[in-house]
Amino acid sequence: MEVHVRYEGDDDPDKCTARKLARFDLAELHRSARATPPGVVLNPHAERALSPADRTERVIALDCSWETAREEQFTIRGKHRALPFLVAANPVNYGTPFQLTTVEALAGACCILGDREHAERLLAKFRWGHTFLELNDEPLRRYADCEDSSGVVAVQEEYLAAE
Ligand SMILES: C[S@@+](CC[C@H](N)C(=O)[O-])C[C@H]1O[C@@H](n2cnc3c(N)ncnc32)[C@H](O)[C@@H]1O
Repeated sequence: MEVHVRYEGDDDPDKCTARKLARFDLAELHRSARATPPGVVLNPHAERALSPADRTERVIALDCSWETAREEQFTIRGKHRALPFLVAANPVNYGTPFQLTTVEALAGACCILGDREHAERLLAKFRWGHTFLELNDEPLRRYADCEDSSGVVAVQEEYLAAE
């Protein structure tokens, strides 16, 4: 699966997970929405949850600061999907659901879309990367076993109810 990032460049470059992925040739960065090829776009504002039914050759994230990650920023072409309940493992937002770094979002998407090895390759570049898979092991496996978005939402409800 190809990994692409629409790179806004308004976040701390030293902590930017997308830049690090690009340094290791694990993602391709694009400076404008027009230059970004279409695919499955990871968008926390999207109405539909990502599910195995969205299997794709190309997954895309928007790397920007959370302050600017408003709905209207997501102008990338493609199928927009929100990730279901998953918790962040990065030191800034550890334990926070839904608010993932770019690498966590891409890795979560790879797992749900059936490519866990790809997720492991992405996360291996981060000290806390493996913790993301440990913290979310059960939900990620359950989401990956769902047929479609409504199945994923039903599983997610269980985790939300336990919050
Ligand atoms: C807002 S940026 C923040 C990036 C951060 N500066 C970094 O270095 O990783 C995170 C991106 O990951 C994706 N993402 C994060 N959480 C998500 C979610 N719950 N659903 C869908 N996409 C998500 C989106 O593409 C989002 O724009």
